[in-house]
Amino acid sequence: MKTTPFSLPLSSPLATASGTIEAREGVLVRYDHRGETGIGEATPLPGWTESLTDCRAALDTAAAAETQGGHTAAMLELAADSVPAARHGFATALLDADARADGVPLYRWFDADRHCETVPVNATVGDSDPADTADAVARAVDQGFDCCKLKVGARSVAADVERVRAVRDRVGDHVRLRADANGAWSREQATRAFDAVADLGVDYVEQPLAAEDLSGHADLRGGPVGVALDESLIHRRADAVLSADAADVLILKPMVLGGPGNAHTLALRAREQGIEPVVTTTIDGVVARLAALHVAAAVPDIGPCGLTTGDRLARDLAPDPTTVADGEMTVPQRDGLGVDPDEVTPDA
Ligand SMILES: O=C(O)CCC(=O)c1ccccc1C(=O)O
Ligand SMILES: [Mg+2]
Repeated sequence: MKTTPFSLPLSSPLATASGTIEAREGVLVRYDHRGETGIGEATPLPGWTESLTDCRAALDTAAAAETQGGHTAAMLELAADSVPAARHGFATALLDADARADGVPLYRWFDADRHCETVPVNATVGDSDPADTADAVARAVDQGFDCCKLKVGARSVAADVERVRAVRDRVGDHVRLRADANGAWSREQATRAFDAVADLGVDYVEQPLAAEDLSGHADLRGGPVGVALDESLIHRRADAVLSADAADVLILKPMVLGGPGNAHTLALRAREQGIEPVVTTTIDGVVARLAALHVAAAVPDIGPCGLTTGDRLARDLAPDPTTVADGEMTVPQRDGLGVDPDEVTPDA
């Protein structure tokens, strides 16, 4: 296992209720397995995953274990609840090599019967005043997006409702809207917000309440605005979330869940319970974005996913093989993730 640190500044930072994301630092993982070189990415986001220090330490421990006991020993050092980003890095490299060895794109390694050319995607719009928010959504619609996610919760409920109304007034009824409060609201604020946007066509709000408040989220369900849980899945709380009847939608971030395989499994479990999975990233480099894209591509009839954050990065780990048009992202059909190991340049 070879690990290389990297740092990716964002050219357009994302303002959210829990702070602005300005840069992403992580570790690129290379692993030779079954005659192929697999690539993985560990990009921790403190608050969501372990710290960068803990991520690097876990990968060092896993690399040492690997020299003795191979990939099984390495995986045993990488617990999804404590070092999910490190586990994601190694697990992705292993999956990339496996899919290459089997001669299939990664999504078909998850489901050999599937063929998927594109995955629907949403545009992601950060916090800003009503006019700028409406401008950003209008630009996305001009680019062909028909689903847009707005960050909310960084200002008062009344101010956020004004933003949503400004967007709806600007782009008309045909654009699907979602909001993401990143856990910023009290129960009282969330109830007010849900009532106020009920006639503005908001499909769902991500994480209106704190991560732990599953019963509060359950109580918010049942109206025209759905409840999506994201932060509630941190630290492997999927079982609690699924049994609490607290969500219409689950937001699945492979980096937070300990790898693409865990995210895929949880997507299928959610579906079985009538909960819609949506795959997104923590604003990652191209390797992890591709891993998330393949997870989404492996799930039949998946709705728009939050995968179009690549253009926020000032530089990337490798050329991005995907294109986005008419709200759909192309899925690479090459073996594995679709990134050429020779073209990966972490440029730390
Ligand atoms: O889902 C999207 O559209 C983009 C990803 C996103 O919003 C995000 C990015 C980094 C960290 C947290 C989140 C989030 O969904 O809360
Ligand atoms: Mg979210």
